[in-house]
Amino acid sequence: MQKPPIHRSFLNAFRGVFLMLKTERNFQIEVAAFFINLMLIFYFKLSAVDTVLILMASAGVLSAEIFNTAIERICDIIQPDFDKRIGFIKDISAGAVLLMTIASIITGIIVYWKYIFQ
Ligand SMILES: Nc1ncnc2c1ncn2[C@@H]1O[C@H](COP(=O)(O)OP(=O)(O)OP(=O)(O)O)[C@@H](O)[C@H]1O
Repeated sequence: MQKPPIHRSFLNAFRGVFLMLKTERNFQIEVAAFFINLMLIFYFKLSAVDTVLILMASAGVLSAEIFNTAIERICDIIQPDFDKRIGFIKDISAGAVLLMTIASIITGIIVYWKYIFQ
């Protein structure tokens, strides 16, 4: 199969992010949190290292959510009925998002603490 041109691959990837925004409530909330973080980065004039930490933490949550949704959708296609094995796969996939979210909240507390209280 012929590979699509590079700009087409980028467009497909952006469409993927747009589809997530359109269909996934958790992703919408996480994108809102990402924009709040962008505003806080400018408001508190975060250092370059702190900015990268916050951006990486936010991007980590968004990426984990996209992979989680992809896994859920594949599960729903291959097994629409109740299946304990599907429940296990979906639970551990959601667990990855949870861990990344907890890590990013801790990162946010540690980073913003310096700017708010010092
Ligand atoms: N086919 C299934 N068989 C067994 N358990 C399932 C099945 N589908 C869903 N579950 C259980 O329900 C939970 C939620 O699954 P669902 O596909 O509804 O995800 P969701 O509510 O969209 O989750 P998220 O908030 O992470 O997007 C799963 O983590 C799993 O425990």
